[in-house]
Amino acid sequence: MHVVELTEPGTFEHRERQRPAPGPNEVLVEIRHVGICGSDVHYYEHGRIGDYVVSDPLVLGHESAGVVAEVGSDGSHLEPGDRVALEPGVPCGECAQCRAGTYNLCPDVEFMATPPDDGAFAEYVAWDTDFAYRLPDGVSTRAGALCEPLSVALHATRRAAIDLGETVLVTGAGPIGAMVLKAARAAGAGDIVVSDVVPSKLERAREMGATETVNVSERSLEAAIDDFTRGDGVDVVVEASGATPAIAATTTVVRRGGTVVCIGLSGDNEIPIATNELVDKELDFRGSFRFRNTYPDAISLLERGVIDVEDVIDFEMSMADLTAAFERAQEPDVVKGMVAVGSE
Ligand SMILES: NC(=O)c1ccc[n+]([C@@H]2O[C@H](COP(=O)([O-])OP(=O)(O)OC[C@H]3O[C@@H](n4cnc5c(N)ncnc54)[C@H](O)[C@@H]3O)[C@@H](O)[C@H]2O)c1
Ligand SMILES: C[C@@H](O)[C@H](N)C(=O)O
Repeated sequence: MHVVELTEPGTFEHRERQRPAPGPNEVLVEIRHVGICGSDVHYYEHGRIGDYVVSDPLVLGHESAGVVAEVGSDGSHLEPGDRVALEPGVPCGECAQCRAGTYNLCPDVEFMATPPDDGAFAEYVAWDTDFAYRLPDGVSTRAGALCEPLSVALHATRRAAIDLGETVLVTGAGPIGAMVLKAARAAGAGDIVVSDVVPSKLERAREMGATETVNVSERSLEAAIDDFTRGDGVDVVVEASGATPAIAATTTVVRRGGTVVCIGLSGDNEIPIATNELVDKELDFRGSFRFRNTYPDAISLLERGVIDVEDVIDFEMSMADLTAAFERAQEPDVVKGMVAVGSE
């Protein structure tokens, strides 16, 4: 089968590999669509993310969907021909976190496209049947692939426990911020303010349902939120930029008794946070890491048309043009690039 390997930073090589046979509890999936995530681009550019270093050729891509080609010997809830979205992290199932149900925190998770585990820029992937979810007729594999970033947003929205009518600030209008905006809207948020530094992304956020946008390269976030909420602060902040100033501002722009959920990962591991504000305002300040038990809900939201992900996608290119797709994905206006591995 055909795969694309990242062999060194900035270099993809198209190679042939043995088509995998599904293990007893696996399905073999013919991949159709894979979204390009910021972490794929980071590995492509730098060959590492923190301690995760690409030392052997690595297949990138963890936002994937395709068609079941074969079922392993133990059988499956799926049949050949079923279209599926693949949840990219398969946890060990045995550790304390897995037993507690917080399987997104499993220290031994195998996560696609994270060294040493290969991802989905490949014709076929053999994957645990429990982490392959059937897509209904109305949901394409192109949309199904985006169950992954949508899942990041659904998990963060749950961590934020957004209540009906609450005012939410989403910092960052990249793919994760856009998905959070959609998830917060679906969760019944009232006003949703989105901040970014790229005007076209803020325009897109308005088209996707943001009530107000703030270009923080022109105006301070603190002043804008102060004006918008008449000094009260927002009920909930979901930080989805990873930008140090945005993270540092979260405790100031949230109201007393409000909630901050951080998704974004900063290049600075340590950021000054006004800890007295945490206490004095009695804030809930929480992290949100990947997702758990979100795929069925993501698929249901797509099927019922509650959330549309098509408007997040800027372009679709074929896997034959993966280098060009990764170069284009880095343009500042681009929110999401999609790669077609086969045709639906
Ligand atoms: N916690 C998790 O499980 C998880 C999962 C996926 C991504 N992430 C992280 O979430 C963040 C967002 O992911 P993404 O793929 O959307 O990234 P992205 O880089 O595509 O988007 C970030 C956006 O933030 C904007 N931005 C830059 N400075 C800003 C500022 N000061 N205020 C507001 N916006 C600003 C950028 O212009 C960009 O549009 C990244 O840090 C990523 O590493 C975390
Ligand atoms: C969750 C996923 O999208 C993220 N890029 C990660 O590797 O954790």
